[in-house]
Order: sequence, then structure tokens, then C-alpha cells
Amino acid sequence: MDKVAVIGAGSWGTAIAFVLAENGHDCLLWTRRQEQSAEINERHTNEAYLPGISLPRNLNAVSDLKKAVEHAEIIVIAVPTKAIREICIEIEKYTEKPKLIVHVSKGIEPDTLKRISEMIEEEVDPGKRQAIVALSGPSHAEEVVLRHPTTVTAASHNQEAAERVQDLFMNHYFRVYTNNDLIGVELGAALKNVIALAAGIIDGVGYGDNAKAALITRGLAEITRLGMKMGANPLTFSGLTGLGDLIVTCTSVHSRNWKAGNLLGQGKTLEEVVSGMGMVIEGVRTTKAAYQLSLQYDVSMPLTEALYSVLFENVPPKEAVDQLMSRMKKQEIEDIFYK
Ligand SMILES: NC(=O)C1=CN([C@@H]2O[C@H](COP(=O)(O)OP(=O)(O)OC[C@H]3O[C@@H](n4cnc5c(N)ncnc54)[C@H](O)[C@@H]3O)[C@@H](O)[C@H]2O)C=CC1
Ligand SMILES: O=C(CO)COP(=O)(O)O
Repeated sequence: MDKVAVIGAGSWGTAIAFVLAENGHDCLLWTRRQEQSAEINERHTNEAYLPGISLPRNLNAVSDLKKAVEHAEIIVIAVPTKAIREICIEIEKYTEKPKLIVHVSKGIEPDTLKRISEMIEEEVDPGKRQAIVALSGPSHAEEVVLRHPTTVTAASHNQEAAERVQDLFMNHYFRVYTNNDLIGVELGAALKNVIALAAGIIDGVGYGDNAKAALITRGLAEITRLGMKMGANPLTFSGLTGLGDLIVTCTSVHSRNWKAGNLLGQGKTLEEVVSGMGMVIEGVRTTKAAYQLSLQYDVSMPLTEALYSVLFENVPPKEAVDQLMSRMKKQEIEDIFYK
């Protein structure tokens, strides 16, 4: 059994630690808040993030990051994208021997346009880390802790490391594949949140299933178009971390990105939505990054552009949809691969 530290005890970090503890690993869950670590250790719950769920008795929490890092051979980072760099700096400080680093976050950093594994590479000295693996796929925490069947992908340039992570997490309700296309997996994971926000808006303004289906398929087309220019394997976007995660995030009541979009579609402001959610809505910052990427790589991403105009330029959602529908006519498939 492995010694693992999960860094971040929000809904996903807790669910991931739940799986590791159930698999019999010696797992320490790190949280910033001492009261939260006491709740996990004494009551075996994390009510703020996973209400009503009993956590495994062998799952322990700490609020001392040094202790968590020193405990582990494998570090699993589960904080929002905006916290990745500061957490990595801390992890590096407490690391002596190089460790395998897994991340389960989904985002792209605006302005630098870096993926999460690239941020980890920049912040953790190569002498303090082994391979980096992204674990990603259609996986809402709320369903994982009910042991509902879930499939994800362990992606890395290092196949041995991806297989180690596959073995670490795999059990009867949590099935893990591997994929060596780290770029495609990380891009799909981040960019689906942009489309999920838009899907929520579509529902919020009262449009129907036709519009949602169009959004998912044309969203996949623009993600694939950008991904191919950035060096991803286009087939990855038809997999769990592309189409799979698009479907779950655009259609699930658990999705925070969908919920946020839904409220925007009903007329709430971005500030109201963000302050009321209490959990991370990765798609907001990722929309900014995706829009910047579309300009940098000169890739047409009309849905991303439309969402950017709603979020950051105060364009009313219905007006943004009207603009999308009145664009010049196109060919469907060639448009995905060649424009
Ligand atoms: N919730 C889910 O079902 C899934 C979430 N993810 C991804 O996992 C990542 C984390 O998401 P959630 O756990 O859902 O978010 P969350 O909002 O439920 O929890 C975030 C956690 O990170 C902590 N945190 C925030 N800023 C921090 C900082 N600067 N330093 C240290 N800790 C900080 C918060 O205190 C909280 O414990 C996101 O990138 C998300 O897209 C991926 C798959 C599923
Ligand atoms: O990535 C997720 C499911 O795969 C979680 O999505 P939300 O952040 O929208 O809840």
C-alpha cells in the first residue's frame, strides 16, 4: 500500500482521498482549515463540501502541509487552478526526495496560458519531483462518494507513472484508463468548463435540448480545432476527458459550471453568481484563457468568444446566441479539421 497526500479538501480532493482510503492506501488529506481537519478526523465527515457522506475511518486529515508532504511518496494536488502555483512552491519547500506528482484540477492559467502540468514543472524543481500525471475525466465528487460507476484517465508522458496511478486508484466503482496525450487530456478537461457554462446559460434563458446538443457538438469541434494546433491527439477529444467530460458537465445537476451559467442565463450578474457559489467555478477564468489561446493560435472558437462577451463585455446572453446563429454559413466537418 502506498503513502499518499491529497492536497486540498474541497469536494474533489475529499472524494479522491475517499477512493484512496477505500483502496487501503495510507492517505493523509490536507486542508487549510484546522476545524475542517478536526471534523474529518473526529466525525468522519466534510459537511461543507459533501453533506451527508461518511468518510472512511482510515482517512486522516491534517492542516499542516509540511506533515502531509513529508508523509507521502505520492502527492495528489486537488486545489483550484488559481492556487496551483502557491501550493507547488510550498510542496517543494517541504520535499526532500523526489515524489510522484498527480494533479486532478481542471483549468488553464490566463495570461501565461499554461496548463496545470506546465505550472507544476515551473514551480517544483526537477530534483524534487518524479513524473507528473493528470487524473481526469467525467467524475462528479457527489457520485464518486456514493460509489457510482465512474471512469477517468491517468495521463502522462511517462507510461510507467500513468500505470502506477491507474493501479493506485482503480477499484470496482472507479475505473482508470491511461493516455499518453497529456496536452489533449489537460486541454479537454479545462475547456469543457467553458462549454458547460454556456450550456447552463442556454438552460437559464429557456432554450431547449436542440440548443444544448448543438453546443456540446460544436463545442467539441472548437476544442478539437484548438487542441490540434497545440499538439494534442484529436482522438483524445472523443474520449473520457473530451466528449465524456463535456456530456457530464453540460448535463449534470452537480456541475458548478453549469449551475453558474444557469444563473447567468436567468439574469444574475457574474459577481452575484461567483460570490453565491461557495465553490470554485473554473470555467470563468478558463474562458479568459481560452479566448486568449484562440487569438494566439489563430483558431476560430465562436462559442468561447460568445461566452467571453457575455462574461466580460456585458453582452446579454440572448444577444450572444443571436450573433452565433447569424454567422456566415459553413461546412460542418471540414470546419472542425481545417479552419
Ligand atoms: N468537484 C468535482 O466533482 C470535481 C472537481 N475537479 C477539479 O478539482 C479542482 C478542485 O475542485 P473542487 O474540489 O471541486 O473545489 P472546491 O471549491 O470544492 O474546493 C476547493 C478547495 O481548495 C481550497 N483552496 C482554495 N484556494 C486555496 C489556496 N490558495 N490554497 C490552498 N487551498 C485552497 C479550498 O479551501 C477548498 O478546500 C478544480 O480544478 C475542479 O475543476 C475535477 C473533477 C471533479
Ligand atoms: O469536472 C467536473 C466533473 O467531471 C466537475 O465539474 P464542475 O466544476 O462544473 O462541478
